[in-house]
Amino acid sequence: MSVLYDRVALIGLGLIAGSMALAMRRAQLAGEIVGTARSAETRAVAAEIGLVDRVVDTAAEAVQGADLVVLAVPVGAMGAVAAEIAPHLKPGATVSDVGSVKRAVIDAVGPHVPEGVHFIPAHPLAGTEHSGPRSGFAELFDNRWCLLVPAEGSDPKAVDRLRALWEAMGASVEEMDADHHDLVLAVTSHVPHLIAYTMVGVADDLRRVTDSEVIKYSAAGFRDFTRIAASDPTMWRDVFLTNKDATLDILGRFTEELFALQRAIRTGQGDILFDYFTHTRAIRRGIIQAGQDTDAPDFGRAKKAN
Ligand SMILES: NC(=O)c1ccc[n+]([C@@H]2O[C@H](COP(=O)([O-])OP(=O)(O)OC[C@H]3O[C@@H](n4cnc5c(N)ncnc54)[C@H](O)[C@@H]3O)[C@@H](O)[C@H]2O)c1
Ligand SMILES: O=C(O)C(=O)C[C@]1(C(=O)O)C=C[C@@H](O)C=C1
Repeated sequence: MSVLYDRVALIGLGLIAGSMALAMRRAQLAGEIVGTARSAETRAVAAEIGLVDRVVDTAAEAVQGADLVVLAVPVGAMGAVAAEIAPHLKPGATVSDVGSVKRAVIDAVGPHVPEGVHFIPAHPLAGTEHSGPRSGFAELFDNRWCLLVPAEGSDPKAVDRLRALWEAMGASVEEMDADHHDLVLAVTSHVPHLIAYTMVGVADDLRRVTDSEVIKYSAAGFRDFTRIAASDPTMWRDVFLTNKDATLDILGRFTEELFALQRAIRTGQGDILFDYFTHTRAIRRGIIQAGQDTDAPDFGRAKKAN
């Protein structure tokens, strides 16, 4: 692979920025990677482990001369960071982000982006429950989606270059409108996280009654819930506060379905439960047969290829 950006600035040095730095290095996509983080401790760790080529103290310093600037901080912090870097951006540079919510980031960052600088929001659909400068790994984006959310009229060359970067970091790229993105992610990521947080909270309440049995005997399904519920509290607080409308919409639909199932259980209507579970099983099998679950065993894709 060849260098796509001579200098990349990463603002925030956690899971996503760290993984980007390692993935860019793997394919030699950046001439130089400069990074900064809010806390001195994070900057010290990043420097110690050599996460980026150069760690600097401020975001203003990091973006100087950068061809690509990536905001990789919690969604609620994006606007303040954009205001800080705005006067220091190089004309012709691209500013992007990796926030889990798009409309709120566009509204917070967009007004600060000077004329002559391209703003192309992005969201890699990849992550773990870990955070901080030691949590990144080069393979995080391999075979995952990255959604780009360029505004109408964005420079196609700047968009193509960012697309090439994400593809070279291992992702498949698609473009999406911001509001649609936020609704889709509310269904596939945000509300599922809220449910996991809630379920683990419920189990913890019960644990007090049953003296640790709930956690001790938890099997695979619940363990996945506890993994998800270990995700970063700041990041997820910001996701729910900034994707409020879509989250509440999907949560409303979710509780309606839940009440319907609750009623079927209370009234002993097994056929309703059976039909519902048959339908959801068909959805899962359809996903695997379409080869869209990259974590699933290979038989789905093999079958499709035959
Ligand atoms: N973790 C995931 O699964 C995941 C996946 C895709 C996108 N994202 C998005 O990527 C972004 C970064 O997430 P992450 O998982 O890398 O987080 P992280 O906690 O690992 O890293 C966040 C970084 O932002 C810095 N930071 C925190 N608050 C700040 C503030 N107020 N001002 C300036 N800097 C601040 C931290 O010091 C840290 O360097 C978030 O917007 C998140 O929504 C996360
Ligand atoms: O696998 C996980 O730990 C994740 O939660 C990753 C996940 C997701 O919900 O899929 C979380 C938030 C993102 O913005 C993108 C990806």
